[in-house]
Amino acid sequence: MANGAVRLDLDGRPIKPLTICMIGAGGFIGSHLCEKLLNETPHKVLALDVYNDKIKHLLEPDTSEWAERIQFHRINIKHDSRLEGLVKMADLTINLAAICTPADYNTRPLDTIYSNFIDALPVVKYCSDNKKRLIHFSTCEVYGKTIGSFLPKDHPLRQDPDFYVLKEDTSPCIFGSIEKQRWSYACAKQLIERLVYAEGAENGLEFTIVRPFNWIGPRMDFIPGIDGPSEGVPRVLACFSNNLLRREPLKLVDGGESQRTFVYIKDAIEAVLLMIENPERANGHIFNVGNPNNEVTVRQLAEMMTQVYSKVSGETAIESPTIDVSSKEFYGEGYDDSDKRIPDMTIINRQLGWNPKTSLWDLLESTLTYQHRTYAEAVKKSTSKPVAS
Ligand SMILES: NC(=O)c1ccc[n+]([C@@H]2O[C@H](COP(=O)([O-])OP(=O)(O)OC[C@H]3O[C@@H](n4cnc5c(N)ncnc54)[C@H](O)[C@@H]3O)[C@@H](O)[C@H]2O)c1
Ligand SMILES: O=c1ccn([C@@H]2O[C@H](COP(=O)(O)OP(=O)(O)O[C@H]3OC[C@](O)(CO)[C@H]3O)[C@@H](O)[C@H]2O)c(=O)[nH]1
Repeated sequence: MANGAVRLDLDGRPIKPLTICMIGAGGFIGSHLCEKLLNETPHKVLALDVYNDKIKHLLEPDTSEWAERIQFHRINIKHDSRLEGLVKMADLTINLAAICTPADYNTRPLDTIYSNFIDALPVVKYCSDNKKRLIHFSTCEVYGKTIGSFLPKDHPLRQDPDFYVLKEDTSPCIFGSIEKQRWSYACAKQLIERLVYAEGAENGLEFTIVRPFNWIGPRMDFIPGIDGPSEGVPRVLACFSNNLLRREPLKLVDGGESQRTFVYIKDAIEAVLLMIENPERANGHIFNVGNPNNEVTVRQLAEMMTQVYSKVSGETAIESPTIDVSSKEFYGEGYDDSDKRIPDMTIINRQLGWNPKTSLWDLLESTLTYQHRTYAEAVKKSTSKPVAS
């Protein structure tokens, strides 16, 4: 912690130091949350994951000021008897572990369903049985498609926020047919949300459910062939970063017409910290966490990233910066998409007073600066041909 001042919650009460069992701590969100907790709070982290590359910098012995406050446990929660003991040791469990890349939902639906529902079940049960608080990470995908998407393209009601703004307590969850296996993830996440909610209602589990709306920033996913499989398909930020680093056109799936709102990871982590430190305001709630002001189509995102990457890398953009591909070609059979995702912010605003701050331009500039600094050399080396002797 930067200074020894006592931290106060939103109601002016001192916050007591917590031990947090963070499952999936080695991933994108987990790495930022660990960093925040170690830098700014006195809390201790039991960090569970199968990988730790993204939190190595927090675990090295020379960061001794933190050594006492973070402990890494290499655990696969599918089959590890140490899990319940770690949940019991902590005041709070945060479950981030999941398969959460859309390319997997239709191609590995069984792994996706097991990861997002079956593997999360014991975590909920251990928290409930041992009277421990749980913050469970769900997704904005539980909303599926908007009501407006079923109206004709030029219908005036499509402009009415009631037909597209996504509200935790009133919006329906609208998925495609079973053959559209894209929805295996959303459906598994919805069922685990219902289970957590029911444990709260019937057995008194203290829970908070988080629905992230496209959080992006440094350390998200991987660059294929550099720190991930060459044939792997990460989420859009890493796909487009990879294309820019390799000077290839950015691939627009089905014309890049889908819309997303992107929020900067550092803004979103502030919201999670408020949930951690204000249980009385966060327990029993489901929170949308996103930035409704940062809405773009995927095509616009590609154009912005191309422009920002030119600025931060000093390289001019290629002649044809984007190319259209069909979803079947890109993701395979069974892909489908959410058309539009605007989070309603009423509940998080009322309970925690949280608002996102960073514009899409600013967050892309800091993120693409990181991508260029981290990967440009490695990509160059991997693509340069050996010189014939
Ligand atoms: N990033 C976003 O914008 C976003 C959006 C919606 C939902 N979410 C949810 O937030 C959570 C974290 O997402 P992320 O973006 O950090 O993803 P991520 O893939 O970077 O992190 C997930 C971590 O969980 C770990 N994990 C998976 N299965 C495990 C297992 N069986 N045992 C132990 N560890 C396991 C992985 O190794 C990985 O480090 C997920 O539940 C995801 O569904 C994220
Ligand atoms: O090269 C590409 C990659 C993707 N697209 C399109 O971009 C849209 C967003 O894709 P992505 O970020 O991969 O994922 P989604 O937003 O669809 O889903 C995620 O949202 C939250 C989460 O739960 C976890 O992060 C996950 O399910 C989409 O329309 C792609 O088709 C592209 O055009 N080109």
